[in-house]
Amino acid sequence: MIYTVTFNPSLDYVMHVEDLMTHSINKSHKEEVYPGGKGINVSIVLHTLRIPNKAFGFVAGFSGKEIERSLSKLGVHHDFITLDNGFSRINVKLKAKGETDINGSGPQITPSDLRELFEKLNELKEGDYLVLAGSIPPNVPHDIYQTIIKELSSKNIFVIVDATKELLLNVLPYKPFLIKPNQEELGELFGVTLHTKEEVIAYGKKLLEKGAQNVLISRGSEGALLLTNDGQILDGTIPDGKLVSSVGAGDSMIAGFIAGYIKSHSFDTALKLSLATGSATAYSSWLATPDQIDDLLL
Ligand SMILES: Nc1ncnc2c1ncn2[C@@H]1O[C@H](COP(=O)(O)OP(=O)(O)O)[C@@H](O)[C@H]1O
Ligand SMILES: O=P(O)(O)OC[C@H]1O[C@](O)(COP(=O)(O)O)[C@@H](O)[C@@H]1O
Repeated sequence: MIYTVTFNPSLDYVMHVEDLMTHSINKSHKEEVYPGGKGINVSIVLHTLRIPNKAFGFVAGFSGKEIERSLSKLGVHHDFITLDNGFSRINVKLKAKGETDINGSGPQITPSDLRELFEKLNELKEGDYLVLAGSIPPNVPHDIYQTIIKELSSKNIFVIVDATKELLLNVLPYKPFLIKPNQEELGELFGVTLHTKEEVIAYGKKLLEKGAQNVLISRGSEGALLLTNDGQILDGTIPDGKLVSSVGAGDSMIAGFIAGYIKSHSFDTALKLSLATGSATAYSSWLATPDQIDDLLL
């Protein structure tokens, strides 16, 4: 079974504007609302790929209710903890000539809410996959992902982490099965800006040295590099298509990777499905559909 945890779910409010101008009133000509947050997107795309999974996390207020309602409508299995105060984020995604995101900080999670999550995580069994993905609200300790992995360490679980900065660095000594920084986030971890593939590989190797078992570095339209614990460096390119919206492309990539790996236990197959799934999302207005993924599989 696969479980995802989203500490900071969102409603993604997508607005389409011709020319985005600051210090001015912009008019949108099309609006869409989708459930979002990294673990939730992974769950939705796993569901699309017919991989059974359950989404854990925290929701609050009217937006939290809408997130739950829309996931139930899609048939995505979820078991969220409802927070007493505040409301789940509404993240604004502005589509103009480029893409501009404004992501909220999220509602307060109390120590007793956290304990509830740990109780739910007791459900995990040996051989399960656990995806810890996305940012955490400001009052949650920055070692929370690490605490979760430590708590489950006796269970032999495949842990996948998609996070930035210390939230990610803190988990590396606990040997997560997979981490997925994008190229910019990889550079940020070491205070550098990465330009070439060689530089990306060199810094990716540093994450293997720090403990990650496998490192998938997504590179937007440049595809992705996978560095594995058995010394492989796989370079994946993207299928052709036209970018519509890259929101959720990284999360889709993780779902595709897990689905591919579970079915084949081959890193090569997992990388191919992850790229097709990531790009299928980038080439559509929301997350990838099964037909779009099939069409893009090289
Ligand atoms: N402009 C794009 N064109 C085609 N595929 C894309 C594009 N942007 C993202 N993707 C696909 O989604 C994956 C993840 O994208 P990326 O932007 O690197 O991740 P994140 O969303 O985590 O920042 C890429 O490896 C690729 O497969
Ligand atoms: O948890 P974070 O890092 O604040 O990001 C949340 C945002 O990321 C998304 O999950 C999309 O992520 P990706 O584009 O990286 O796949 C949105 O649905 C959500 O608004």
